[in-house]
Amino acid sequence: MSLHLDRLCVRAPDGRALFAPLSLRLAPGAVGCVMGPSGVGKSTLLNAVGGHLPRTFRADGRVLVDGCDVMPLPAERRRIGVMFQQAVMFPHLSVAGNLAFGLCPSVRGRAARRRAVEDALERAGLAGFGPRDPATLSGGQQARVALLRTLLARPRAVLLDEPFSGLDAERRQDIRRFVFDSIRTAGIAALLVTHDAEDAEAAGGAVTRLG
Ligand SMILES: Nc1ncnc2c1ncn2[C@@H]1O[C@H](COP(=O)(O)OP(=O)(O)OP(=O)(O)O)[C@@H](O)[C@H]1O
Repeated sequence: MSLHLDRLCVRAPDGRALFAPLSLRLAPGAVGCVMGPSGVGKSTLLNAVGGHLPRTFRADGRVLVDGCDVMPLPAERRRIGVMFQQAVMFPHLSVAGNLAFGLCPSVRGRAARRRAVEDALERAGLAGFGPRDPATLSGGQQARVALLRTLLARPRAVLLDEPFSGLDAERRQDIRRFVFDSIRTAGIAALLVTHDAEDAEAAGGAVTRLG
């Protein structure tokens, strides 16, 4: 599925535009990057795409997913997944429970849902991790689980808000490859906010600079 931002612009509560109207096109499986100094509006841009802007902000322009403008839709109907720097997981659920929570409702039946979760863990090199408490996972393992949970919801596009910044250099490279390969395989477009030039190079898509 493609992602197309058409003259997207966000206004802060005081009415000032955070950045000039922004247009970009991402093909299915492509990862585009957004870079720029702190406070310029990178996370706010992702929030505008996902439909998570604070109510005091205003977004203008269009966000087209596979040619369909999702701007009039609330976040829950846009079906755009998000992965943040901090892998947020429910502490009262196992790793498998966390993944099952995000699983698309169209996967029906207990056995099918269990299989979908187990297959995803295996693809991520985490076979057998299902019963574990999420707090016992390393940062890299948590990042993998966070991406799996995002993808199991079968999103139509993915927003990545500095998802690699908490990882050390070696792990960062592995996780980055896993994330980008998974997105390519899923055939969805992704928008990555990063401060890291190596992330941008590895993403391989167009780089948009704000500010
Ligand atoms: N809820 C809010 N209410 C008012 N202003 C906000 C709110 N959230 C963010 N801002 C302001 O909007 C601007 C853009 O913030 P944003 O977090 O998008 O920047 P950023 O480029 O992602 O920064 P960083 O790289 O530091 O994460 C900043 O000036 C920030 O202070």
